[in-house]
Amino acid sequence: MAVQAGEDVYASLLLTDAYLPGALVLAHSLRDAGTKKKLAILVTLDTVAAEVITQLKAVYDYVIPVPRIRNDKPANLYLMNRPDLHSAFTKINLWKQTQFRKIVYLDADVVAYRAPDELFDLPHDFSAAPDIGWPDIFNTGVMVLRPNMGDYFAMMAMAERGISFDGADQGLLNMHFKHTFNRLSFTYNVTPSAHYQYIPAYRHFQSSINMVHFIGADKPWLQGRDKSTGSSPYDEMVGRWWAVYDKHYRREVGFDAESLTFMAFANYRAQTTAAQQAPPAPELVQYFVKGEYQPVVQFVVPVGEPPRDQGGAFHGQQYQPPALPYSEHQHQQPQLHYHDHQHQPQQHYHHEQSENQHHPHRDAPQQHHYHHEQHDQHHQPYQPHDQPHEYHHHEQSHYAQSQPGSSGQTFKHPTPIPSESFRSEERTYAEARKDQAPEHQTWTSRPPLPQPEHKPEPPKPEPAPSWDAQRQPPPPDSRPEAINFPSTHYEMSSDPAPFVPPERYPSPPKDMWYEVPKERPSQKPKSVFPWETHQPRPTRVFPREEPPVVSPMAEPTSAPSGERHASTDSQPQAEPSLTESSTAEQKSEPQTPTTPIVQGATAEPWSTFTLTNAWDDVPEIERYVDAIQKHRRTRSQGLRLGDLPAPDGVQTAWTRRGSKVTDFPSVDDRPSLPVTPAPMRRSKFWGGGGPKTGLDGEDGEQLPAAEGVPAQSEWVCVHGVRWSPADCLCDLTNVLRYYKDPVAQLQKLAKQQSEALLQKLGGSGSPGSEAMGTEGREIPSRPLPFGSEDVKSPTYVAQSSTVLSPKPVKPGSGSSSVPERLTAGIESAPRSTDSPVSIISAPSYQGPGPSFEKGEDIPTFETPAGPTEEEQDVLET
Ligand SMILES: O=c1ccn([C@@H]2O[C@H](COP(=O)(O)OP(=O)(O)O[C@H]3O[C@H](CO)[C@@H](O)[C@H](O)[C@H]3O)[C@@H](O)[C@H]2O)c(=O)[nH]1
Ligand SMILES: [Mn+2]
Repeated sequence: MAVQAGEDVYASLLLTDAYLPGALVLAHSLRDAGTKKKLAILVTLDTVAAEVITQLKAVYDYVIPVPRIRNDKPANLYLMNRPDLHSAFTKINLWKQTQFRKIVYLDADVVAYRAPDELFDLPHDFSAAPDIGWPDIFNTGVMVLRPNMGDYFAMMAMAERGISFDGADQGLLNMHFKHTFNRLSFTYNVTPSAHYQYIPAYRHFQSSINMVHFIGADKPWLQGRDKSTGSSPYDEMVGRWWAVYDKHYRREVGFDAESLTFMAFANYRAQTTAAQQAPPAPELVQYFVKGEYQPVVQFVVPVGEPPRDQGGAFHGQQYQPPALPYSEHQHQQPQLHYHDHQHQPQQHYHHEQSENQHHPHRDAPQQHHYHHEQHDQHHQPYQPHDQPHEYHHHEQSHYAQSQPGSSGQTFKHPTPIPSESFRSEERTYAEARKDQAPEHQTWTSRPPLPQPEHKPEPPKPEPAPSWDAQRQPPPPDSRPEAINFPSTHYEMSSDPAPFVPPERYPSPPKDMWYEVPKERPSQKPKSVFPWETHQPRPTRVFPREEPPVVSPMAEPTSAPSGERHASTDSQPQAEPSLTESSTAEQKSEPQTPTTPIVQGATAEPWSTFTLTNAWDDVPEIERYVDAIQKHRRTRSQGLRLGDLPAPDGVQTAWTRRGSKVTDFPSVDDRPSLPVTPAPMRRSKFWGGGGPKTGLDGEDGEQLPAAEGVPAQSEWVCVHGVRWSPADCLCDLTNVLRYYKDPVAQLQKLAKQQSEALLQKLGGSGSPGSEAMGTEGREIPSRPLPFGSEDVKSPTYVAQSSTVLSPKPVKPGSGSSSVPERLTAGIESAPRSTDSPVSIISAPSYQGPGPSFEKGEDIPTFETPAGPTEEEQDVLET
């Protein structure tokens, strides 16, 4: 039957004999449901027995040989434990069947509850239903597709490279049609499992099921009919498959009255109603169905002399089925053999019982043979798998048995394959027949075998030469351009000889380093870059000598004291980025430990800067700033214990510093943070049984306190940190932050302070003490203590360390103080010999570090507390 152009077909696929029952039941289920469409099945001739194909032809309209497409990289198949699906890529051949308009493809393990002919009316080129394993993708057991060579070539290219996430067609097709598939209702591809759980859904949608697909390795025909007899959804669906099977292939026991012989009714039917069919169809099908093939009954069927002139008749044939289904035994080749028999024509079709035939799938019957009485001279053993050239011999047999006149059946010739090449496995039956040996053609005197009316030209997938690649997309059916790229294939070495390394490898070359010249090259190296030769002359001039350091702001009365002068020369330069203006006082400011220490000569550039601001000449501003500074200093000066009594010079030196906001506040001017005082001697730690340290006096005496540092008794402990009274008052911000009642606390501290002062000074009313007293009285009336907000030292910005530095030690204080010792190591600037005292460049900090933000409520000055007395006890025991 010729294919009409643009025809619609249901198509299935048979790769192995073992799926024959599935393929047949599928076709019957569609037919029984009354489909109006034709049925086709793709077969791979190298792996499907001729007898099996004969059975297919009895039910399918078109049996279409296709080349088997194997996955040469089947590793992913093992991920789903289905190595038997190594040739599932063969499905891609569906897209090559361009003789059909649309194909509804169905796996051989599908059974139709009704004929879904409406699927052919879908406008989409590709439709499929969700897969239960991963519902975002589709299952490839039911697909509606429009054949076209574009998809075919694209997927062939993938198949050749083994591109498929599951190693089979489903992985490949989902990767190819990733975003373009039209999703079908699950009712078209219901995939039951023995563990099906969603029974309410099944009950609800049960009546709308169109087709059921038995995915997985356990097909209904491999399980046997007894496996699923329950009432679960799965059993119900498997039961539907068996219902179709039974309707068409169930082995019935009949009684032949004529011969008075019991026989399998199917065999009886085979001999009586389709006597010319060979081999007996149902039996072949039963052979592949577990529990159905039981040729234990020997029977004799008197069928009389076959009509010799029909040639296809047979007598006494014994079917030797394939030994094992491929799905279970991959490496087993089917063992279909025609045996030459020099024998008398047998009058009886008989079964010989073999000893071990109870399990048709596992126990291959050994004694059954086909007896072809007419073929005695020219039969060759048939090995359908590895000798495909022999198969036409069998075709002869099939044709003979199925041609009109012998069985009454209409011969269904296969659809010619539109293929470019004529590989043997792609040949159609007609082509195969043409190649038959002459003796085969003389084999019978039967009418000539039907030939296809015409052999259509294979479609030309090559792009039309008129294709303008610059303006048009490539023709949809064109081959991928890279399809013929040469590909290099590297084989794994199969050399079993173990690797023997050479005796020794060559030593690496020596002296492979750059030898630094011992002597400095006398000549200047040659210029490399253009700017080295064309160097422009510098236009900026820097003064060679340091001009006398005179603060333009300093008024005659506020000339820096001798100490400050001395420090100017010897102190390291402040980091230039800190502030643009620099005064003598500023230069004498203590450096932070992190500031690079710069020699005095580098002070030169600073003197060239203008040290005034534009508004310096505005008297109002000047006056205002002066007032503020004066007030502030008065307040803080009075609180410095070490400076007291403050010399007038120091006091007046601060009356005028200029109103520049970047002015660096002096030690006196800025609040200080509390520091840990000189280490307190603990009797148990420094003396006692412990080892003597260098800090210990000979007799274990406590070290003398540094001059200017308040006595230990004067320190207060705040949150585990010891504060000197001055610290408490100077750093009002911190006081505010850490006291619940800051005002009361400040008063208390001020009182302590004044008492301490009076004690030290013998009660004399110095200006400092007076100022302190004033301060103490003033504080409560202020909502926020003055100086706690607007004082911001430039060093605050420059802080890069959160480590609290020791509190500055005033000039003139004892050189044995711990802070001085600590900083002395950093102090590398040479000191002028005429400096009266060594000025310790003690840094000062306004905040915990660069991250410090005013108002930030973080504990910024917790210092690691030493071990408590109890802890110390524990440590020492
Ligand atoms: O030995 C075999 C194996 C497969 N087939 C054919 O190939 C189809 C696919 O194999 P099947 O065993 O049905 O696979 P499933 O268990 O259904 O597994 C899933 O995964 C397969 C590989 O991706 C897809 O082909 C199926 O559509 C999908 O349901 C079968 O229906 C047959 O038509 C044979 O003829 N012989
Ligand atoms: Mn399937």
